[in-house]
Amino acid sequence: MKKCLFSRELLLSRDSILLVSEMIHLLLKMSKVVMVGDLYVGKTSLINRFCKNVFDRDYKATIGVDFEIERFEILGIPFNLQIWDTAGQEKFKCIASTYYRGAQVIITAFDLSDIQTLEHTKHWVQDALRENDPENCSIFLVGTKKDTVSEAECERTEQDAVRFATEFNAEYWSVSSKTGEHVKDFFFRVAALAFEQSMKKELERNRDSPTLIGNGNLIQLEGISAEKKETEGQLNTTCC
Ligand SMILES: Nc1nc2c(ncn2[C@@H]2O[C@H](COP(=O)(O)OP(=O)(O)OP(=O)(O)O)[C@@H](O)[C@H]2O)c(=O)[nH]1
Ligand SMILES: [Mg+2]
Repeated sequence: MKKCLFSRELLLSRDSILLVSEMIHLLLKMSKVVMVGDLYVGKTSLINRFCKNVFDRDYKATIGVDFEIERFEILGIPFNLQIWDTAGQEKFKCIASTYYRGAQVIITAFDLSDIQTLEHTKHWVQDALRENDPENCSIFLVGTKKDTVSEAECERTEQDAVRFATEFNAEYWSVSSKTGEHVKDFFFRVAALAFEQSMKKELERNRDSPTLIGNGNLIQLEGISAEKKETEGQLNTTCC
């Protein structure tokens, strides 16, 4: 009978877990997304709204890290996002930061009704980039709890947010996990960008090894680029 062993039973080191995780990502066409930001800004709520379509008014602090895997189909190709939810509380930061490595996407969240949390995003991005190659990471800045601010307040804060986003080369979004506003569109955009990035990487890897042509991978990829030209930037992203 097949037996599944988990890291706890194997007593694997953190480095081995991360290495195995990176290998799984390559095999399953999976990108790692890490969500960072101050405590209480709504990171867990955003992930739960997208992955489970639920919203909880009660605050339950994330302890360390947690993750969800979300499956997508982009241009007919299965693609997965492994979304890591990290704790914003200072006392858990040390544990959470050990899971930053290997991220293709960094999402830094702030509360639209609390300008200080926007100012802290810079440090969160710096910390996350320290563990990754900035060249290979897409960054998103997300203003949360859009339902709690007036349109005028939102616009004012967004002017600062866009300035921050430009500074660390991020794409800016505002969302509400309570109402669901922009949540799906935001994660579909994350998936589309991560997909594009991973396809580019795969093409680069295969370019230098022509013997790989015919293993299925490259043939599939050539199909994608042809289709992509037709859709002209409109990635047909569907979530399963
Ligand atoms: N009104 C409103 N409340 C929200 C929204 N998103 C989150 N909240 C509330 O804000 C509080 C904090 O949300 P969490 O998602 O737990 O925050 P977090 O960033 O994961 O916090 P840590 O795990 O401690 O880092 C909870 O009480 C949520 O219900 C939103 O879009 N609108
Ligand atoms: Mg949380």
